[in-house]
Amino acid sequence: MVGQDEISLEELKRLADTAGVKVLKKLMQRRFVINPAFYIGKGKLKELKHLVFENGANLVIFDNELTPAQFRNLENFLETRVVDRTQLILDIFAQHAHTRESKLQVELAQLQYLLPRLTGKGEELSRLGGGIGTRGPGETKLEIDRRRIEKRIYKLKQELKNVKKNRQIQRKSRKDPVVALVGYTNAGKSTLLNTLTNANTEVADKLFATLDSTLRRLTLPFGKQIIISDTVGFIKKLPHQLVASFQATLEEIKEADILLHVVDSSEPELENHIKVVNAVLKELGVFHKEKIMVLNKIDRLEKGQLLDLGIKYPRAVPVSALSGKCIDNLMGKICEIMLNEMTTVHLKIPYHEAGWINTIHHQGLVLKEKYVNDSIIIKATIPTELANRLKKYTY
Ligand SMILES: Nc1nc2c(ncn2[C@@H]2O[C@H](COP(=O)(O)OP(=O)(O)OP(=O)(O)O)[C@@H](O)[C@H]2O)c(=O)[nH]1
Ligand SMILES: [Mg+2]
Repeated sequence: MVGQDEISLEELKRLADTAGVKVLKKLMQRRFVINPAFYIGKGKLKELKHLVFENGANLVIFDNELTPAQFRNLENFLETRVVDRTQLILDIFAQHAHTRESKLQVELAQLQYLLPRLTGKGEELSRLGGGIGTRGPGETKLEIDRRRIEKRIYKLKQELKNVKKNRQIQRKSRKDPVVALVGYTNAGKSTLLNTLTNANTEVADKLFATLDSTLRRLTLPFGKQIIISDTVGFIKKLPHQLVASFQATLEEIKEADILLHVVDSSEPELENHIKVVNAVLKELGVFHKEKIMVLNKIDRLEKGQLLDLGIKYPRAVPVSALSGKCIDNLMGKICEIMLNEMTTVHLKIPYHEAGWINTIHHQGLVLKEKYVNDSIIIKATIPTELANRLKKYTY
């Protein structure tokens, strides 16, 4: 049986591939006690040095976080650059950050990773020269001393606060319900968005292809408009600086009415991936939201595997975002939830209260509308909460 460490190391390899690093060799050590100076034991260290030399490697990536002293000692001994998993993920984020917002968020995450690791003289920053684990967000050069970093962090937080405020304003003017796609990186969220809405968001067989949230409108079969949002994926051992820095992006998830939890059903690690996603949703305080689990990539499964998954996750909706198979079932499930929270009403609204008509059009589905002498008579399916507020106009 493959252990969790091997799986984690395999994922690290995928992260390295995504970052454009060619992996030459993998090495693993099981130790109960961490060597404070080098993380790994002396014998393993010699083996590693030999591997580096033999293969002409110029980078060593550790799957765990390292202390500044461990970095220094390892680099001196191995005579090559050393980065850890968090730095690698931050590097991929820096490569994939295209908008101003995600660039700000990545820079904030990088600086927050760095700050507690400064040893005082700023020598750790000599590591920031470009290349894996050290890539700046592109827009601004990373600053050189602690005070300047602290100032920059403050400024980035201010700028992100403005971004967040703007988003909130935009969100308020958006009346349609929002369905947010969430899930492990590479589960197929962007593919599903494209299939549901005929959009062309970037899809790639690499980790963290999507960093920014994308919003697309979708008209449900019964006429109601909703918004689907696609955003950054999650991963095991997600550096918590990243979750904290990506608050503005993750707001979309917090504000959503329904979450579509997209799972790669062909992934042997699917159970663990589901656990990781649920843990992040809890951290974001959105676990309680209405959720639909989408078992994606069923085109890759044998019939028996699909049946087993159906037994394990009876409420989940199996689909293939790529081929479009069973997408109608998913659409049906979304409609069902939307309609459950809606009520059909027959109202008579006086002209001087006509503002409500706009709200009804925005939030509901108008079935009949008639203008009479002093009022508007309207029959519509609207959110139950709105129906309660309009009770006094019942016709
Ligand atoms: N076979 C198969 N492949 C799929 C399906 N859905 C997505 N993929 C592939 O899975 C890979 C990842 O898809 P994306 O849509 O980019 O995944 P994502 O969840 O948005 O990933 P990140 O943005 O990186 O978090 C791509 O190579 C897709 O073509 C599916 O239903 N079947
Ligand atoms: Mg994506």
